[in-house]
Amino acid sequence: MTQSDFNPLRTERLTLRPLGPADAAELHRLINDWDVARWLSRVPFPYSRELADEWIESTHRQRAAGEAWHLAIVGQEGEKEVLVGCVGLMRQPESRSAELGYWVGRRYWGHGVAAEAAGRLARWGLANLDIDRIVASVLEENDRSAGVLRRVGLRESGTGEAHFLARGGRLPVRLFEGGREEIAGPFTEPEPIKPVSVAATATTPVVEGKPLLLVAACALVDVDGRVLLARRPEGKPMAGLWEFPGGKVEPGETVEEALIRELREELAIDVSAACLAPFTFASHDAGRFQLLMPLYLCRRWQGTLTATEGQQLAWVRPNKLADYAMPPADKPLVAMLRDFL
Ligand SMILES: Nc1nc2c([nH]c(=O)n2[C@H]2C[C@H](O)[C@@H](COP(=O)(O)OP(=O)(O)OP(=O)(O)O)O2)c(=O)[nH]1
Repeated sequence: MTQSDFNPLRTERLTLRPLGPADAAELHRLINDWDVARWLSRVPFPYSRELADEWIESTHRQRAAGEAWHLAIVGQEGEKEVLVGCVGLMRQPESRSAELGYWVGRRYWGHGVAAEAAGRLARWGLANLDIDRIVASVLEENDRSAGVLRRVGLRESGTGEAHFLARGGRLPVRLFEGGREEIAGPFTEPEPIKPVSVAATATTPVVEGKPLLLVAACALVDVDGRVLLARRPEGKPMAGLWEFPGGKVEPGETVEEALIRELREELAIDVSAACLAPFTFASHDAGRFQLLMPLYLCRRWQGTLTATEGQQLAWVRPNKLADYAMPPADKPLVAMLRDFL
């Protein structure tokens, strides 16, 4: 398998990309170091050169099977790209979580590389995999790694025991975990939002001192009675949660105009106002603002439905909607749709 089955993730200073056979020699040099291996549970010491080849090979299989994403952390030294360490996420499907692991070669310690790489992969995982939580564990006395996990947004949740190959036995570990909000950022908009004036009326709607955020949303229903959900992409508040297509009503727009615009922008479909049937609405206290979200039903549109922003889409049977993690405001809507459709 080639490296092209995964689009590299970038941070300010680093690239996270699949490991390739050409990384084996450097990976071996960096990890066959007692100061690195002794903190890692699944790494033997000494670490043979053949093991590096086998490990790299296995990372492709695990990724193809949707089990784990082990990536090279690549940095820049002048013009040259250098392997700095590895970072991985291993899915634990039964608990909708993934275990985060990483190591960094000794010569690259002390520059915040681990937190930068681990934070990026954790946020990617929450936005793209079927998980709601990231878990991790560190050897009891590994304060450096505990600090990395805290910087990523995980909190200490208990203690346990794990087998450490390089030490040849079970040792006490500190357990960490974090959810979408702690790791990917608060559910509310990051910046104070401008109050939305509904068609610029004389009074700016403010609910209990909070600005009102007016969002138009639509349940598109196909001929089989399935509803379209779209996944909020990495970088937006609540990344990884599934929602009804739509978006904020801009000043001067009617709710229908906003929805028609959003559906064209996000899904490349044309909908006429006559095909938008008002269904219900959500009114939700989202912390910094009060969300008011009219939800329309639409069964007719023109054009080939396309995820123009690269977002994941899913056609979902009404009785399966509850299997999708959605923003808190959507919960009552899901129940109503299930009863109605
Ligand atoms: N579209 C949509 N938004 C929802 C749903 N449930 C829910 O809480 N929201 C919230 C999330 C956001 O706070 C807000 C929508 O804002 P957004 O950021 O997606 O809107 P937008 O498309 O205008 O995005 P942008 O241009 O500002 O990036 O409404 C839903 O089912 N669909």
